[in-house]
Amino acid sequence: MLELVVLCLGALLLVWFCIWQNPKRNRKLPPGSMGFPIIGETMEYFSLYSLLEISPFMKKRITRYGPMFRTSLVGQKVVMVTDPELISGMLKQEIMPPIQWFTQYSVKVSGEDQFVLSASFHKYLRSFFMHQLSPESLMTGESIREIDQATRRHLNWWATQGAIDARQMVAEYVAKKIGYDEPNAAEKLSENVRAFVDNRTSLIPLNIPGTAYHAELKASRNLMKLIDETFEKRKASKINHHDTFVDHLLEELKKGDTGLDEAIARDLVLLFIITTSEAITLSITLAMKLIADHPKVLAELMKEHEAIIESRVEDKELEITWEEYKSMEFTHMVINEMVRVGNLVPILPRKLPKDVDINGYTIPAGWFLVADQTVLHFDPNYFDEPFAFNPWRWEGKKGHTGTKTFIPFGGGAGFCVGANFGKLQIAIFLHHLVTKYKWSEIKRNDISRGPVLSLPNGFFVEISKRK
Ligand code: HEM
Repeated sequence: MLELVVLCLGALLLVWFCIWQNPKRNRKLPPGSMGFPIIGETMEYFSLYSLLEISPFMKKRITRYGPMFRTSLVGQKVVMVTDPELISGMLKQEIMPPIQWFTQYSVKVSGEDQFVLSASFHKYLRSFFMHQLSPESLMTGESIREIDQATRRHLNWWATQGAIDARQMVAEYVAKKIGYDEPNAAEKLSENVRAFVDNRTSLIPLNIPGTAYHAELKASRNLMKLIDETFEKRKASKINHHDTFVDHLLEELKKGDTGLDEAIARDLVLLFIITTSEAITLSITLAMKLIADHPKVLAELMKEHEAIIESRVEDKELEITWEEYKSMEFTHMVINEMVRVGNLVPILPRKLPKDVDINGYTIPAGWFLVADQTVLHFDPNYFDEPFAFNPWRWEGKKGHTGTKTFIPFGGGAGFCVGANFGKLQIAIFLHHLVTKYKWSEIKRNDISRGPVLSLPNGFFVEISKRK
């Protein structure tokens, strides 16, 4: 009898395994393997590898199945896409744009129904962001001055301490931009962003004290509370004109016919805090590492930035102007190269609302299409010696506009709305860093990927003022 039960269970498991491996048999799916039931190929996908390398997971599968293959990751059915034409076509579609991940995230926290972003509302939100962070508004607003001052102050402080905390400096830019002006605003903000980000990859959604998921939810609640306080304070303010992100959202809310409500407006501030803090902290850290490892790049950067200071007629210590920023040709080449090898947002995922036919295959509704930018950026067909950090490859080239093979800021309907703002912050930081300070690593700072960049042992540098 026992043998019969074991046999039946074994047969059931085998059937389950076969169904898992060959889902939706009535449709033609791309080649690939779904791994083990439920866990799929998650473990292999997230295993660490080095900064200047294509993930062994991707390499193996591209060799075996070609540029498009199926797999299963974190409980989701996925089709990975690595071909520039297919990626470009996919990014043009209005399917689950990146902004929606955040609005969904905070809805999950507050326990309400799922909020579904329509294409027209997505366009409206994008245009709001683009307007706030456009070159014109960065040029005429307080942004350049605020970023410049916060950078000087933090670099000065780090030089007396001998160590850096890039996240806190970026938190100061962010606090100023959103209008959060409590005492110790930057510390409070960076502490909660750190807790949110460090625990974000929690694979098991178990909300009990001590788990990563619990810590992530707690940090996001703290951030939401801080955002609520900022909204209330700005609403109660008697001064009519302000120039912060929250003030502009309050102005939009007064229009009443945009579809924006206060809950969504607060989600957008959370989105702004997390994306800016993470993208810029990572960029600055990576730039310091790459430049320190490439003395010729440092020398060229110093030449460019010292020339800017020399060209100032009166006060050499003036804040950077927009014209000076635009003139930083080599710096822009360094930033292009840093985002190419950095692949700071390595994958661009889209959940399919309906079946989609691609290249003779049918990808079912509910599956994810995931574009991998690392594979493009390290392809020798598009970049000579792709694993070399070589800013000069960008000489006379435009960078991310109009190309399907260089997509550090995404593309199409979900193209990064903070790209200009991000590049401005990195350039101002580099200006002050290379002209006034020297820095060196005090121990080996390993940067690894999995596939998101991480510094498993932190980033330790010694920094001091140049004589
Ligand atoms: C070097 C810095 C940055 C990099 C490399 C970067 C990269 C990206 C990428 C690749 C996407 C597309 C994601 C996808 O299609 O799934 C994206 C979207 C986005 N980024 Fe950035 N980003 C950076 C800085 C910023 C900053 C500073 C902000 C601040 C506002 C920001 C806000 C956004 C938003 C809101 C979206 C979603 C756009 C939409 O759904 O339409 N990013 N970013």
